[in-house]
Amino acid sequence: MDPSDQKHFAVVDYVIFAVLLAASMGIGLYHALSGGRQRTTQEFLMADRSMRCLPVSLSLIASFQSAVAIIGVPAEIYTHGTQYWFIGCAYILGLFIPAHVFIPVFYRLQVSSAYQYLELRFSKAVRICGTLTFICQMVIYMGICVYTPAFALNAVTGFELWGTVLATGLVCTLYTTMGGLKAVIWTDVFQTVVMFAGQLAVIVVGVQKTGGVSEVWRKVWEGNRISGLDLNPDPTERHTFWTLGVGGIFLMLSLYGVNQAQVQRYLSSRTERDAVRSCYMVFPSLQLALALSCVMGLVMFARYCGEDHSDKRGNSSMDAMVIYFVMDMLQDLPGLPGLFVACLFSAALSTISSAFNSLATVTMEDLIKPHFPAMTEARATQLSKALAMSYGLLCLAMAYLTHLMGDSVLQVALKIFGMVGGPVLGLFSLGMFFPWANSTGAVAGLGAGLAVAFWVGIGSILTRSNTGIRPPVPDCRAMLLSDNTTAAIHTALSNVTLSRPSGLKRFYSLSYMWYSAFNCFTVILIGLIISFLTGPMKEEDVTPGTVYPLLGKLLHFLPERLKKKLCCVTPLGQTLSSQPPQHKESNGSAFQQEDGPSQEETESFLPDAHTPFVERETAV
Ligand SMILES: O=C(O)CCCC[C@@H]1SC[C@@H]2NC(=O)N[C@@H]21
Ligand code: NA
Repeated sequence: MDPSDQKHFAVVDYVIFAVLLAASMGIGLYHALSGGRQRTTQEFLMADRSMRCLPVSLSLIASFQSAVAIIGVPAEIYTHGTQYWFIGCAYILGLFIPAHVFIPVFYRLQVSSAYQYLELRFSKAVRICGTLTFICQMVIYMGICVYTPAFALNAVTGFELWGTVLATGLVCTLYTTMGGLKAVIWTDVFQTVVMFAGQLAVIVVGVQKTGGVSEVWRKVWEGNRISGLDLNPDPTERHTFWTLGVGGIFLMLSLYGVNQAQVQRYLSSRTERDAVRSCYMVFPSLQLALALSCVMGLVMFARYCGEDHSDKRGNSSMDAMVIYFVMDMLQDLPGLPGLFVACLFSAALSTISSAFNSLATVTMEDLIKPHFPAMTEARATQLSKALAMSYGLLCLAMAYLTHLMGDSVLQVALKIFGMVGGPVLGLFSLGMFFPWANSTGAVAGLGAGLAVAFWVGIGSILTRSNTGIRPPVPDCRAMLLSDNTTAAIHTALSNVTLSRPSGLKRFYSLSYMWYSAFNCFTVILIGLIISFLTGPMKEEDVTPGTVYPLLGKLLHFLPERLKKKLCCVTPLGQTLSSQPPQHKESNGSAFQQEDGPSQEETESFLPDAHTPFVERETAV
């Protein structure tokens, strides 16, 4: 990067970035000094279960929409076209299933950590395995989220790299530690608005500077960046409708169905109905977030027509190219570069704070409290804060590790979710949909799933076999050549038949968008086999409320007798007593639930629920 090309910030830009950090700190301080002043874990980790739909839904988005998406998606669209946009199709089932399957199960068990479910359904050992897997996933993911914005900015603007990482990490650790889940949710709301505003600003200015909408559309269309519906069934094809629209469903389920960061938000809702509604409200906002980042990639393509700007962005990846584009657009509009930097760090902060808080929650609830039942609330809250702080420092260390990972941050993040989130989704699915599964099967299944996941994931990195062959990127000059020359170029390129990988190499070239589904099924398959080999569980052995009658619903046409034999008809009941179902040896912290769903609501989505729902006295 020659110095003349480096983009610089005006004072007002730094001021806007500072205002973002200060505002986030302010919200954290407010929640540290108001309400119950974060004196109990019920408030610090669960926001007193008092949250309403809107803040919860915006916080759900913010948790897994970080700078990785803000930078990585435009880079993806610029390089490979709009195929990635089809992941939006996965949001339909990817949110409907969590709303009607996972939320009811978690909410009625009144757990505060998703992994408490694993102890109620299986055993303490399974709960600990699930918790440790989640911790690994979120620590690595946090590293990527802290590193991405700082690295990209540094590559283009000389913005001080490690100073930014430190500032972001510390501010985030402070307001998360002081204000608990309430602060995290309300800063997420503020940061999500900043995130959308920043992206919108870049799009509006970018379109205007590239000659208006029609001009942008013409260049994008001629640059064949508008991908059609690619129905190629080949699972090694990196991005097709199937890998994104179907494989993406399992990715969404691993995040919005069973990931502690999201489950904690569902459980912080006032009622189950609020939790379900907040899940529904995620859909339009997530589609908007996806559209904004895809359109940003298209505008960037129209601006540079795919020309290779490696001279401008140095040897850094295409991700840094996005920052170059933004600075190129906003350079002469003081304040807007600062707004975009604020947008980038809002995306990062809202994800990291969710990760900190959920990590502190599971460490407390799943790893510490069960061994120290006599611990006082004050002590437990202090320890939770210390944990949030230590995870913050660990995250800075992970940021450095990201320095050594692959090129596209979006791809790295999606791979991590597939490799680690997929097996965890399989573990919960094994428990919820297969009553016969037992603890041995669950542990064996998770182990096998993780082993296969890392085998494929690391194999693909070592053999670089699924980075996706970059399509020919026609630059503007090619478009200006006479038609036959351009046609000749395309014919020559399309004739290049890529060597079809075979055997193990083909296994390694499985699209990373299939990792979540593939690993989920591996866990379920191995889990069931081991369960049947070691003596399957019977319906009556299973803790009530931990199995969802999926098979009963899918096989509803079967006669009742046969369904009973298949032991898959007991409906997901409302816990009749105000206490959650107590597992034999578990000492899950039981919280008083103010008011569960009313009778007609519950039956609305569980038509075959036979359990009489006791009309719950709304706690005064
Ligand atoms: O942005 C990130 O930090 C991670 C990349 C996106 C993660 C997945 S992709 C499908 C869903 N939509 C989002 O906005 N995030 C998740
Ligand atoms: Na975020």
